[in-house]
Amino acid sequence: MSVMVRALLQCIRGPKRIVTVKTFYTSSAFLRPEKRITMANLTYEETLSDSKAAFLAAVKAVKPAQLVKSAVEMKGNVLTVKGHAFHLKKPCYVVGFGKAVLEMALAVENVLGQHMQSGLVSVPVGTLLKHPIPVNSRIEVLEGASNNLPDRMAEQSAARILKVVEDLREDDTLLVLISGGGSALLPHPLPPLTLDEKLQVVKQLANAGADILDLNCVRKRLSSVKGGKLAAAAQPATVVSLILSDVIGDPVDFIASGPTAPSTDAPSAAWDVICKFNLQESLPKAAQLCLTSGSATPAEDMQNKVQNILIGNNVVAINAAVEQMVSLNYSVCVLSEKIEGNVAEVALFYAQLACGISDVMVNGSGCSLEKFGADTSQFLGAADRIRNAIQNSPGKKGVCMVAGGETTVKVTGKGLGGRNQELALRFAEEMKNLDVKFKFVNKPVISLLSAGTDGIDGPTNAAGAFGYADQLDKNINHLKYLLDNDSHSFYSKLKEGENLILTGHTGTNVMDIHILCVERKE
Ligand SMILES: Nc1ncnc2c1ncn2[C@@H]1O[C@H](COP(=O)(O)OP(=O)(O)OP(=O)(O)O)[C@@H](O)[C@H]1O
Ligand SMILES: O=C(O)[C@H](O)CO
Repeated sequence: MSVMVRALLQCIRGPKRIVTVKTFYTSSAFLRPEKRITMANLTYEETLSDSKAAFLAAVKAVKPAQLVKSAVEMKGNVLTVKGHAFHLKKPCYVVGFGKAVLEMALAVENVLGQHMQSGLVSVPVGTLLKHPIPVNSRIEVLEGASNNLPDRMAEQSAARILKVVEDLREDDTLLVLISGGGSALLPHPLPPLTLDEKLQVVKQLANAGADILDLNCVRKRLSSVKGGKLAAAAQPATVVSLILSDVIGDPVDFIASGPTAPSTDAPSAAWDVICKFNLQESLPKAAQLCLTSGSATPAEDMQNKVQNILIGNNVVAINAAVEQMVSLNYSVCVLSEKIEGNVAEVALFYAQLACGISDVMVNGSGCSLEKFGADTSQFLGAADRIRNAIQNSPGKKGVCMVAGGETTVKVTGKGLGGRNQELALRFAEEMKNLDVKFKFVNKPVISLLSAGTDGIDGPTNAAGAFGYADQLDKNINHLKYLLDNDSHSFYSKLKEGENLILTGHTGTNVMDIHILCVERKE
């Protein structure tokens, strides 16, 4: 939409408010900087559309093809990955597992050309439908792990990948493509543990609210390929892993449970996790035995033969979302790329913070951002960044905060949902409570979009949802849905699913993006 048309549209919409054009459409030859126009109030439709555009920009920025292209180079027989050079004696083998590795593999094949011997990747069911591979590709695609849980198909894929890896010799190079979802797509339980028993452990932990570090600490111990054991199986070959991170802080030994990064966990760490969630008695016996004996780390020292190289993470996605919201005329700042913790607490924090921001915007910088209870000190420098954004907000649609990370949900209900949809719904509920408590006059539009960059939130077909207090409709008892962890059913029913974020599998995965918008009331 042109700047002119947009300005005109804003003039027609009501109710109106006056803002100076100065920081607005300075590029328009028709509007003098000092001229004043009337501007319509922000609507939920508009923040939804803006936030969605920012989320899509975030996903686009972490599309694997782009990341691989800028990280990998082939010159003569020298393969360079982010400045690390490898002299290939023979064409290399490529294996991969995770939600993003098909696109990664195709991009690698493009760069390597005849320097690639073969490729074998394990990807989620449905990937090929969305991303058919060229007929002349040497990449073989194996699908499995419906609903992000290890299954027989993924187990067979893991066995095939392990076979390729075990057959390698000293002069071979193995490229391992790793991305989020890799744990479920490379299940190879340590005998005598069976896949079903392993699945029980994973489900019990996830439903108890274990975060990914806890979960993968246990997974490493239950597997014969995770925790560096895949790299050990590849010895004496050279192993180069290209990693797209979906874990806070990018710890390579936890991403997809670190198949090429030897575990640094203490011997008792996995069992300690089980005890923390009080699951000692409910675990299958074989899992108990496995977790209380042996070690997480392969004995072999592989330091000189294995390189784990990060090629992308959620910071790249967050920055793209910020850029998009700036272009849509918000005053934007990054809150944190490390949002974690219980979904209910994060929802409350966002609602309290939004109210604090609105209060400072209306009543001046002397007010406390933390008036409603939000503790911003947990994110280094966040209070200053937010105050800056507020200061720069005159003439903008509002203040927007972009964050990334992953919350955890303790699933006790039987409903259908995911952490992002639940966060949006809980945020709406918390905003409603704060509304009632503090009785805002001239209530601003406040909204939160929360969505997973992989496009799939929990076992649902949505990436996430868009939450705000006014969406809570008297005709739908949202508390009942929350109690049953049924956020997906709630949002599907509400306005025919209008507030769901639907992308399908995106082919990438760098955790979740949160976009919090607070309208500026002049
Ligand atoms: N009904 C539900 N409501 C809310 N959250 C749920 C529900 N069912 C499952 N979850 C949460 O969804 C999480 C799994 O989601 P998902 O499959 O999107 O994982 P992920 O972390 O994105 O995957 P990966 O680890 O592969 O990147 C589980 O940790 C679980 O807590
Ligand atoms: O696969 C996994 O383990 C998670 O996505 C974290 O990387």
